[in-house]
Amino acid sequence: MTGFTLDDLARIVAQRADASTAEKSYTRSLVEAGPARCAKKLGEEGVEAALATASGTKVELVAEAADVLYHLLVALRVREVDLVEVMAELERRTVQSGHAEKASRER
Ligand SMILES: N=c1c2ncn([C@@H]3O[C@H](COP(=O)(O)OP(=O)(O)OP(=O)(O)O)[C@@H](O)[C@H]3O)c2ncn1[C@@H]1O[C@H](COP(=O)(O)O)[C@@H](O)[C@H]1O
Repeated sequence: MTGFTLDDLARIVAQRADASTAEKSYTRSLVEAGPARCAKKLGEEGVEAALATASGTKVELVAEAADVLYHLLVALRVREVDLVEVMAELERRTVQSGHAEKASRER
């Protein structure tokens, strides 16, 4: 079990998005290219993950899912949306459906 979390990756994305121009950073190049470029990458990776879900191997799906999560975090960053806002929305839905207490009891 890895201790690496989406929060960890979001922090790295935020740091790299602000990297100096002298540093080579793929994240920075995407953010500099703007929301449309980030959206295109996110869309492409989403389609690739969907294809891997339908007919790829588990190894391919793991790689495509990682690409989707990374590019989603870059998209959130370029539109200045914090991951915590997304998690709060997910938590709100969980509470609404009555699953929150059950999940915390099972933890
Ligand atoms: N998860 C990733 C990640 N996934 C893919 N890539 C880079 O994405 C680039 C393009 O890969 P693609 O397969 O999308 O190829 P492509 O479609 O031809 O590329 P495009 O020109 O269309 O973007 C490669 O250079 C990869 O290195 C990534 N680059 C960075 N990260 C994460 O971001 C962190 C910071 O990276 P830097 O910003 O480069 O410091 C890293 O530590 C990783 O955690």
